[in-house]
Amino acid sequence: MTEQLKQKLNDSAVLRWSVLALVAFTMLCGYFLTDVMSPLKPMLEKELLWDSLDYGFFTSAYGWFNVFLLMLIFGGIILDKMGVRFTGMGACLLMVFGCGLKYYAISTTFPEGAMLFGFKMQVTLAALGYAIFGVGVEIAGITVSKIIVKWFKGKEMALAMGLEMATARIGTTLAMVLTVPLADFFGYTDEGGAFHTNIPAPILFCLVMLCVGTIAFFIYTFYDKKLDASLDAEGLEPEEPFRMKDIVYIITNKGFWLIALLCVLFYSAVFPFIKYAADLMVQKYHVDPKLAGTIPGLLPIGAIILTPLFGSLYDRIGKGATLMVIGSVMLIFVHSMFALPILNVWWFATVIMIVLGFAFSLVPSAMWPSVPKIIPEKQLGTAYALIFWVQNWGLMGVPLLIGWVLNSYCKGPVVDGAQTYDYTLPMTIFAMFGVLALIVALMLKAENKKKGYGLEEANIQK
Ligand SMILES: C[C@H](NC(=O)[C@@H](N)CCCCN)C(=O)O
Repeated sequence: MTEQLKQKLNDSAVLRWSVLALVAFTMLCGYFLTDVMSPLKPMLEKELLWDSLDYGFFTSAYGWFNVFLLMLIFGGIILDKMGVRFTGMGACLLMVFGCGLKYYAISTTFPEGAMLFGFKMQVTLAALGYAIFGVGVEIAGITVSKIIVKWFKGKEMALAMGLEMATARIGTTLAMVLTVPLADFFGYTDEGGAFHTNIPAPILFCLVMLCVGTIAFFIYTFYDKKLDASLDAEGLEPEEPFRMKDIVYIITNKGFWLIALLCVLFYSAVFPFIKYAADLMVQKYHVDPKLAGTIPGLLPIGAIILTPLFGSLYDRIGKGATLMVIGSVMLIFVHSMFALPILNVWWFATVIMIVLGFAFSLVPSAMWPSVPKIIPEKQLGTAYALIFWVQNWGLMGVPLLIGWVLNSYCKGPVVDGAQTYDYTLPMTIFAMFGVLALIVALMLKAENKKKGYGLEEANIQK
């Protein structure tokens, strides 16, 4: 072994933060595509003649293969067995392929009345592409979580996870803020003088970004190889082998289930909400559709600043379970404010969205770094995969539920050729998820006290 390999590679701060930048950038590209369609909902209805149910069906596709074909669980097992390099590259390629299919569907004009599986051909194909992409981005997510534990355990782990999430949220912000301007910029005016937005343009942009993200991950794999070599040189096994019976250990752990439940309930009230937030701004707060993504865009912007801050707080002071309780209380407050028929003005929506940004930072910055305190490292890939799997039921089911509720119970009059909706019922549903999340967060705090997981303790080992 060469002299310089004698020190573990992750002891170098420059190197560990640099590799974090590489994999976080890959996630940024994935999150961009995840939410790129959200600000386009009114345009999809106007230009491509989708309705809220089509949109809900398409959005729910994200979780289809993850949930029903257990792709996430297989992904976690593959991750623990084959390692981060193989799994991460596979996930990136799935994201690129899924995005390509979605682009093809949205940019193609299918014959009128063409149907597939009972839905419009275009909607179904776009949904299939999104479902494949969903497998890729979720497996990339668990891979990156494991990479962070590998490089940062015993160091600034929560801060690193917070920064990774913050970077990924830049992708969500770009989706909210850039999508409509991009679609408008490449739009055209027809012979009748009517202007049409170019809906495929932002998706093509995402496809290019995803290719760059894949290259970033490919570069990371070289550093990962070097880290393994340096762990070897230290006489440490790079990653302990995974056995199938480890799954039993995970699923019989009450703390694990409480985290998984909190995850599905909390995120069901956030990610699916983002899919409808731009439309909510138009329908309830009368924001110009061209600017509708701007206010929801504040949500990830807030999280970009706050998630690393709270992560660093958790690293130094602890109080992880308490942070999750506070975040859940804020979630209930926010969605209740959106549901109540008060102050239907843009500035109020803005203030409430900023409060949601706090909640959206508090819970993730404490929840994800808490998993390694409950589950041993060699089972982490599978544990994160199982948590994501439970979460995907919500990411899949809730957008569909909201789309169906809007279509069935919330339709108002058609104004200027556009369907209007009353969002009181959907927002009440989101608030109820917050109430359930709070109950589970309190149970987790109690379980932590009983079992001594150390969720209230600092992560940095002195
Ligand atoms: C880290 C965490 N990631 C997830 O929850 C993913 N399963 C979902 C990714 C959805 C992307 N809009 C997070 O982003 O907080």
